[in-house]
Amino acid sequence: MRSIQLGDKTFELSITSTEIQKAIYRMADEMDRDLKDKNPLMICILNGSFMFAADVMKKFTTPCQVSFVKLASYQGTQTTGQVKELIGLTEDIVGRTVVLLEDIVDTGVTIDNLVKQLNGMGPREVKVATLLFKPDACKRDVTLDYVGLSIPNEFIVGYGLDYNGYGRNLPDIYSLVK
Ligand SMILES: O=P(O)(O)OC[C@H]1O[C@H](OP(=O)(O)OP(=O)(O)O)[C@H](O)[C@@H]1O
Ligand SMILES: Nc1nc2[nH]cnc2c(=O)[nH]1
Repeated sequence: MRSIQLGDKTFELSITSTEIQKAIYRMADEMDRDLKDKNPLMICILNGSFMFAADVMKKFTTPCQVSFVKLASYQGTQTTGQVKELIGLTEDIVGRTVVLLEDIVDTGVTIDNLVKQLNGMGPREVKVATLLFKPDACKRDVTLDYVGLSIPNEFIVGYGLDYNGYGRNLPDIYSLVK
């Protein structure tokens, strides 16, 4: 499908599932190399990263624990700029290597706040793995340890990313036609 309609918006194919899986293989290799013997706690940031987390975890061979937290800041296609509290973290992260699994770093506000919240809980280190990164949109000085693909500053859907809740189940990624 070259183009799709979600509600009032049209989106065109931007990144194929083959390209996504290739990037994920590379990220899992890099993470295996760095995290061996670190007993990492992998934290999937819901909702958007459910597909990325599932795919990257299937390729990651290092013994680890996987947990899920929630934190949402977007409505429609514009950021609200408001970052909500982290909910759902039940593990004690003191002294642990924590790896955040994000679908996208856009303005960087979400990940910057999350890293700060987690660093306040006494971990050994907090690393960030994001499938997608918009360098031209990022307003925060965040360290991204593993990046799948750098993309232009366009609103995208698919592979976990939504427009008003729709599009998350698409295996490919589509960008908004203006
Ligand atoms: O870098 P930023 O500009 O802060 O944007 C990135 C955040 O936006 C998306 O989440 P969203 O708030 O849309 O919630 P969702 O994961 O439930 O879709 C995405 O999953 C990131 O967490
Ligand atoms: N669906 C979607 N959510 C986002 N959250 C931050 N950036 C984006 C984006 O481009 N698309």
